[in-house]
Amino acid sequence: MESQNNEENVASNLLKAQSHVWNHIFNFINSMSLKCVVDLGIPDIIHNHGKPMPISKLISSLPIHPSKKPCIHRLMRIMTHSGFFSQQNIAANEPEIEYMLTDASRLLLKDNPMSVTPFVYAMLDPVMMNPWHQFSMWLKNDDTTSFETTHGMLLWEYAACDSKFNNLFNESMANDAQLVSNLLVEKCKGVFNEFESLVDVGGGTGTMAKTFAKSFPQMECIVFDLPHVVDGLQGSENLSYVGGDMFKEIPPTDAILLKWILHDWNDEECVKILKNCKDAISKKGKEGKVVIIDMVLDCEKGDNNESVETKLFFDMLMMVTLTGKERTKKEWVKLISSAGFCDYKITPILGLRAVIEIYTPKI
Ligand SMILES: C[S@@+](CC[C@H](N)C(=O)[O-])C[C@H]1O[C@@H](n2cnc3c(N)ncnc32)[C@H](O)[C@@H]1O
Ligand SMILES: O=c1cc(-c2ccc(O)cc2)oc2c(O)c(O)ccc12
Repeated sequence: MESQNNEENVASNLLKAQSHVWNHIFNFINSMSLKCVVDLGIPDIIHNHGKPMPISKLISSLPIHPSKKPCIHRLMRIMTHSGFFSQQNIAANEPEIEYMLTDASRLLLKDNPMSVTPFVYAMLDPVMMNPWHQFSMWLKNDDTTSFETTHGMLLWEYAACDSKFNNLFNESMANDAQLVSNLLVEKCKGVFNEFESLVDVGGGTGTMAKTFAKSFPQMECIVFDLPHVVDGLQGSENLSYVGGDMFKEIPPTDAILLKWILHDWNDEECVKILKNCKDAISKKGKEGKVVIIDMVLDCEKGDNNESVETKLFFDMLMMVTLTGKERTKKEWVKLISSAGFCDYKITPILGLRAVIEIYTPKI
């Protein structure tokens, strides 16, 4: 009897393991189904309907071949399972289902200024996907990144040569910056209140800086990024764009913002950037501050399985596309002190990301 129970346990564990492996093999189906839903504009169609949308109505609104109509029910079923839609029966005795948006699919609406749709296209484009096929090859050669193994150049060089990719990437970043800048000004006004000037280093097309310029009219805000990102962009009264290279020199300022910059780079590169930040602040002759917005791997005691997985996904993304990584609190502290900053404060208030304030030594 005992040995039969043991055998059943072994078989059951084996089948569980098989299902676990299948789910990993098929993870790409989640991404590709998401892309299909976005390609077809399904979130916008349901949103524009203004109330729960019957599947028959959804199907008739889609630009699909009549023979493919039954497929939409199956596409919506998996996307509902993965949390992008919710469903209800039209009436108790009616089998027809109607669909509603969830918080996740509202982030896919094209007109939402915080839309993640550009990221869906950027991440699932062969430009970003192909380096994953070269991942193990890269581990065996001495190229800097798998992106370089695939494309023969670094991500930022590629963006400088391919304006379609550059625009998609910058638009994706701008939408994220929209979400973060509103939250940051709302939750941490005090972080920036006292400063007369701020440089957003690697600030992209200026979404964060625009919010800061509006919220802190006394502050001169500079967006500092590579020339191909900022060329031709128009500033305003207290906002300007400067093209340059943060590894060479950063414009003089009281405060510096580094949002989603340091996780792009390895420790040595980060120390160089942080030292250049310190030099830029010291030119003003006052005490200053660098505000980093990035993930901290072990920041939240309450991190659930999904948020840990998201942080690990970003860590892998940084390894495959760039030279960077996500860092633990201990790694952040080491980086900050290696660059000669005297004190720091970590506030985990932006979902998976934290605000890390670091202070220049007293002059
Ligand atoms: C991941 S994006 C972050 C953009 C923006 N901070 C945000 O979070 O929305 C990194 C930015 O760093 C910029 N960048 C890369 N290398 C740079 C360099 N050497 N000097 C200045 N900016 C650079 C890129 O062009 C890009 O805009
Ligand atoms: O290549 C990326 C992609 C992202 C990214 C993808 C999807 C999202 O919903 C959000 C962000 O973020 C990146 C990033 O922060 C970075 O510093 C470099 C590259 C990428």
